[in-house]
Amino acid sequence: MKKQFHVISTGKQTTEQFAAIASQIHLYVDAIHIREKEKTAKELVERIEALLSSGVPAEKIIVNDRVDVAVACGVKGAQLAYHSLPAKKVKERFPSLFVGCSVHSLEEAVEAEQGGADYCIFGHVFPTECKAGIPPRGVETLAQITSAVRIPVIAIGGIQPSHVPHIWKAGASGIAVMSGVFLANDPLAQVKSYVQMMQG
Ligand SMILES: Cc1nc(C(=O)O)sc1CCOP(=O)(O)O
Repeated sequence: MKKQFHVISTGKQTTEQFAAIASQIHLYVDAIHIREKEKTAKELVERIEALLSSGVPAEKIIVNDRVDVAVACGVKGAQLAYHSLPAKKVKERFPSLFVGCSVHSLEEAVEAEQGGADYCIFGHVFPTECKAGIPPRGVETLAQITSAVRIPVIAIGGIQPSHVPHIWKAGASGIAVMSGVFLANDPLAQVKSYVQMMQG
């Protein structure tokens, strides 16, 4: 299967800033995650509508945690954290919703697979501001996880284009990037650098 490229919002950009970047990059990525932990359901809907109006297809939008918002807006999926609804419950009710679980250990990855998750995101693989003070889990642990589960494992955390070959070597099915895209001076150019490395 083609390697997946997910990008994740920072939670710090305005809807206009985020939609402007998303409209430039969506053709080059497989999924755009809306991860805005401080926002209400209504604000999340507004954000999704802004993305849709700027040309991002619903099939590329994934909402972090809020299954209700994802279902109500008819977007592709939901990314579940440890505090979210369990994947099993979500898949039972909404079998066509694309469900990912954020995992941080082999046990959590196995649990995600057993719960029927479509994929998992494992991190953080490299040091990242987003998880300051917590040691990165590294590509070796990533490799252990990719060999233990059958669902696709997407790597996250501090990923730069130069890391991509190491991530593929560890058996990952994709990458998920936040600051490397949304905080870049030129997000489109940066997205193209990741894509080039992914194809390389
Ligand atoms: C949102 C997120 N989740 C992580 C995890 O380990 O579960 S790491 C992370 C942040 C990724 O941001 P960046 O690409 O800027 O390092």
